[in-house]
Amino acid sequence: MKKLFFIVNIKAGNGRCIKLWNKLKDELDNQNVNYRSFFTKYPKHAQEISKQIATMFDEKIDAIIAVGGDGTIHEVVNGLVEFPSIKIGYIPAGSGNDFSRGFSIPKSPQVALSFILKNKHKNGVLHDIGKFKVSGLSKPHYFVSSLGAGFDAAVAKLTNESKMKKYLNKVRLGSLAYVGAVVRTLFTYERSEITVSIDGKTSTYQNVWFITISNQKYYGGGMKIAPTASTKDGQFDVTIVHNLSRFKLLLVFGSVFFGKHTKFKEVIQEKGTNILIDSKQKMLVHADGELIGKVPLKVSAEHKKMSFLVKK
Ligand SMILES: Nc1ncnc2c1ncn2[C@@H]1O[C@H](COP(=O)(O)OP(=O)(O)OP(=O)(O)O)[C@@H](O)[C@H]1O
Repeated sequence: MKKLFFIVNIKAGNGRCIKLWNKLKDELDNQNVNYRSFFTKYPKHAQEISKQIATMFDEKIDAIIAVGGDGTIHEVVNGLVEFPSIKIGYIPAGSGNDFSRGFSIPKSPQVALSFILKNKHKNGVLHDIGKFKVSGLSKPHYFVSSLGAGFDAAVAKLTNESKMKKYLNKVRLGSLAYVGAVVRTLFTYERSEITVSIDGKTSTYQNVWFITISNQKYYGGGMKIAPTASTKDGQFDVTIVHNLSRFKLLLVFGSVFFGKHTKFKEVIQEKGTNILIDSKQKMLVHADGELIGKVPLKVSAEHKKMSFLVKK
């Protein structure tokens, strides 16, 4: 008999995930669902666990479900990339949960679980993912929602290093650490000159704040950075924000939540399958919000590579 395998990130959502899991577990037990659960013990553990499950249980797997945020689904996808026929599910229990926005997964964790239980025997839906090589990592890695270099990666680094973060998380004000990091980075960030090659066409941009390569529309916890992106078209939407004053960057940030930033002349949007990025200054890189290395960066689309337990 096939089973569902849940990988629960105990740190996701500033501790909310583990509380939520206890409720979901009651539901699974009440319904006599055949399942097993695993808790992450350290960063990147979800990647290891999912690979081990795939290797050990193979035919006995209904689906492997990531319970957590965007970092958790990122790790599970990386762990299962050699097992593309295994269906991947997701229960949103992190802070940002952009994966659920872009892949039509119910916002409510309870509803997301009901969907999984109802559809666990059905075929998964094939979606694109991104393959990338970055300075600082020897092997290729994969992203599922977005990859970015520049300002947003610098904010992620500062938030993670924030001494206040642990304390703020405890008093449920974790997002203040993020806001603090945005403000500090806004005043200190050094913009870069970058060279971007999209499917062989090379351009240089001055004073770049950040560049994002999007598989789906959302990033950064609900910002509609790539309004026309699709996870099934075999290509990415590339967004480059450059030549903006610090003040105007704030205006652009505000407009991203509504997908209106594309109206600014300083925001470039292109589509492409194979992308190379290099920069004059050091630029940090994040993949699905996880700090991963630095530019230079090589990205390619893997068309309909992985199977997800989602509506469409
Ligand atoms: N036991 C653990 N101890 C420390 N870190 C962990 C542990 N388990 C997982 N992690 C790390 O937790 C980080 C955050 O996970 P995740 O991104 O899923 O949650 P989130 O940040 O709350 O959500 P989102 O990314 O959607 O905002 C990941 O980098 C992951 O590697």
